[in-house]
Formats: sequence, structure tokens, C-alpha cells
Amino acid sequence: MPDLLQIEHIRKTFPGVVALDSVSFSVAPGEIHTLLGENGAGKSTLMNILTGLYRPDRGRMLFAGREVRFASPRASLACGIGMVHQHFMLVPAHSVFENILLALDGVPGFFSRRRFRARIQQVIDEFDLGLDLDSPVWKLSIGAQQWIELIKLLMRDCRLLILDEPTAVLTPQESERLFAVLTRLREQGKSVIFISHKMREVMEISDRVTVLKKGRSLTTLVRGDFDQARLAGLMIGDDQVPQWQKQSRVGDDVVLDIRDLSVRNDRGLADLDSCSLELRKGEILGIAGVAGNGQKALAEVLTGLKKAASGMILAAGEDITHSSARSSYIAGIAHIPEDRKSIGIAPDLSVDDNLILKSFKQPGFRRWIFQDRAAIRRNAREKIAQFAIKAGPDGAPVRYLSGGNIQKVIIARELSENPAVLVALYPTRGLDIGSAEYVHKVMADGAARGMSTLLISEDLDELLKICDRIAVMFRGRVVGCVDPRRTTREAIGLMMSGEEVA
Ligand SMILES: Nc1ncnc2c1ncn2[C@@H]1O[C@H](COP(=O)(O)OP(=O)(O)OP(=O)(O)O)[C@@H](O)[C@H]1O
Repeated sequence: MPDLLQIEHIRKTFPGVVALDSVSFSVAPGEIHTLLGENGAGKSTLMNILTGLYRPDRGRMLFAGREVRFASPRASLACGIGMVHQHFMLVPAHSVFENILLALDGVPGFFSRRRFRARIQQVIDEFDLGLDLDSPVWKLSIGAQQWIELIKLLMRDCRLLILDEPTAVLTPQESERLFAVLTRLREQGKSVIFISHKMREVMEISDRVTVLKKGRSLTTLVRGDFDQARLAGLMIGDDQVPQWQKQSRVGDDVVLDIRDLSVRNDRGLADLDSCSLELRKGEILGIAGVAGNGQKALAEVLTGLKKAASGMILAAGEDITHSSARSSYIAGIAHIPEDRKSIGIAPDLSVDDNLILKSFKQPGFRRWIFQDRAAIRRNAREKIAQFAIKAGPDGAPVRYLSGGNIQKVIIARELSENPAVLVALYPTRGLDIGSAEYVHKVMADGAARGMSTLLISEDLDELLKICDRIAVMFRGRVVGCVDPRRTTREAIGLMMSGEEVA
């Protein structure tokens, strides 16, 4: 059968950066094709070309045998290419049905509306999605909201679906359901481009894998010809994955004692609801939970971005909930925020400047009242090499970096001062395996030195591998605490969905 999509020698440059040098690969009808590549390899740029956001400098694309050039996202969608975005484009107050209607060009009349509703229901039943068309979107889980995005594309008869890190916000059970749906779609002859850094998923779902490296398509491998080690080796080089060993040295001292802590959001609702937790010296305490169950509020109240409505935070036994000691305590905490682009970095400043945002007043970076640019550059060079940051031309704004590389800049900055406490929200989300392992190594080394880490993550493999304990959050509370050596992904997954409280 002829290929549905053929990409030939695509090149795309930005000022001073070759994002894609020469990329060629094809997607067959009824195929799940994974794109794998380290941070900055060019995956997002390629998807932006496929979905009509960017135009390539060179090369050609054929879709269903016809050469295509997309002048806009609308043109790509009209052709049958749809992307399930990471940031859902849904109106929370509207119903599922209304949100799907909104995605169409023009509102159908009453009768066609009924027919349309019946068609959507058919899709829901066929894929066993269990969605209520009349439920307002804000009441739905993140997993259910992703179904809506998928249905929108299916209603538009998309033949090629692009999913970029779709499981980042799902429970293990929801991920399994997503994979079942993708398998069904494949059986129906739909094609999928799947992007993920999670090797377990890549192994489970891919028919073929194309490895991108430095803007070039290195190779395409067929199922049966690849395993995790081979893919990792191709992507980042066999000797590039940092090796580390966890040496558990959890002390008796409680460095943070959170007691019945509640935090309200702007609407006055409790994001954190009587949450209690203890973090010990040298401990890596994992927080599992589906995004939106209070993890972010917990990190924000600990790092001074939000105030506690009630309850207590004790640091080394001292109540700092509202005291003046709180600000100096917070100043010493390292924080890797969830929102990289608006909280984590100053987007228009260079990589060099972003790396010293917390330490620019230090004598090492000053000469009299002026900045010591040579020292700042030296520091940046060191960190760029240490964290393998793909930084682009000197002085370029950090917002031009790929998502994974922006994350590396934040981590390099936050961990450079040997903090006593690290609060990390999804620190390895979107990082390639080499970089994720480096972050794990940094945390393990930090723990051996006595650093205490609150690691909020949706990646259960990560939590099970690196944590001393895992607390599970559901609806603003800790609903259970488990020992990673005596639990399973499934057990944690059930707790995450509120089905079982340990
Ligand atoms: N608008 C832009 N201006 C300048 N450079 C850009 C722009 N968009 C991407 N780049 C650069 O192109 C390269 C490829 O980036 P891209 O975002 O496609 O990588 P990626 O494989 O998706 O990475 P990640 O896994 O980190 O998301 C990077 O070096 C990035 O800095």
C-alpha cells in the first residue's frame, strides 16, 4: 500500500540555527510511527511544518500521493492532518458537545446538529470512551478532556493524527486506555505520529520508530528490530547516559513538616485541603497524582508563590507559615516550577543571564558595581557543557530554545548552589532519557549530601526508581504514602484516581 505521508529532505532554519537539516521518513496507512530524538533534535519544528505553522526552507511533503505545502494550520487540517495539543483548547464552562461543535467550521442547523450528535455518540461508543456529551468540560478529568480533542479530529475525518507526549498528564490506567484507542484507530487504517520520551510507551505502541538527531533523520527501525537500549544508543550515544546509584541516607531530622495545610485558589476553592506531609533530611519524597490534584498548590505554598489559608509549615521545627523567617527560608529553597516559560525563566534574557537569575548579586559575577560578563559567560559555558544544553547562538533569548533545553537551563540554575531543599514539579517532563537520567543523578547525589527533595511527577517509573517514599495526592490531600519497594504502578494508579485509599 502506498504511504500516506512522505517527508523528503525537509530543512528549516531560524536565524543562526539549523533546526532541521535534512529529514526524510514516511508513514504508512494504519501505522503508529514514533519520532524519537533528544531535546532540540527538531521534533516540534517538524510537527509545526506538518501542521502548517512553519514553512520549510527546502524539501517536499507528499500526503496521499499528492505534494502538499501548507500555508496555514487550517490547510493542514483540511487535508486530514490533526494534532492533539498538549494544552487543550477547550472552553471549560461549555459541554462536551458544545466544545466539539465549536471545533467545526460553522454551526450546523438544528437537524444536522442532531445527526451530528448521534455521530459523536457513535464514536464515543465505538471506542468505549465513556464520555457524557452534556457534561461541562470543567468537571472532566484531564484524560477525558484529551478524548474530546481526539474526537474533534475524528469528526473532521483526519487520517493522520499527531500525539505529542500524550500521556504526560494521564494515570497509568488512562494511558492504557489511550493505547487501546490508538490500536483501534490503527486497525481502522488511521495513521498516528507518536512523540514520547518514555521508552516503555515507545516499545509498547510503535510499529516503526524514526530517530532524529541534530535535525537529521538518522534511521527508521521496524518493530522487532529495536529495543530500549538500541534506541537510546542511537538517540544519544551509548556512553552518554549518565550512570548513578542511589545511596539511601534518609536521616531522622524532619526538615519540612506540613500539617493540615489548606490553600485556596482565586475562586475561593481549596486547591490544597488539610494536606499533611513530612520531608526528612536526605530524603527524596515523591508526590504522585494526576495533575490538578493539589500538587501545584503544594509546591507554590512551599516556595512562597501562594499563601496558606490554614494549617502549618514547620521548617526544622520552627513555624514559618506566616512568620518573617519564611522569606529567607524560601530564598534558600530550589524550585523547578511546572510552568517553565512564564515562571521558570525570563524569556527575553539570554541563557547566560537566565543561569544567574538567582545569583547575579554574588561577588563572583560582579566587578565593583558592574556585572562581570566574562565570569557570567564562563559560568554559562560550564553549565551548558555539564547539562548538555543545546543553547543556540551566544546571547540569543532563551525562549528560542526547545522545551527540553529550557528545562535544563532552569535545573542547572536551581541546583548550582547546593540547596538544602529542592521542590521539583515535573522536572523531567519532556526531557530526553539522557537529560532525565542526569536530573536523577543530580537528585541522588544531592540526597547523598543531605539535600531533601520533594519530587512531584506523573512518571511512576521515575518515582518508583528514585524515591525513598511516595505520597499520593487526590483532591488536595495526601491519600496514602507507600514504600516504592513494596508497591506497584497499578496500586499507585488506583490511588491516583481515588479508587483505593491505602
Ligand atoms: N522559533 C525559533 N527560533 C529560533 N530557534 C528555534 C525556534 N524554534 C526552534 N528552534 C531551535 O531549533 C532546534 C530544534 O528545536 P525543536 O523545538 O524542534 O526540538 P525538539 O526535538 O522538539 O526538542 P524538545 O524535545 O526539547 O521539545 C533547537 O535548537 C531550537 O532551539
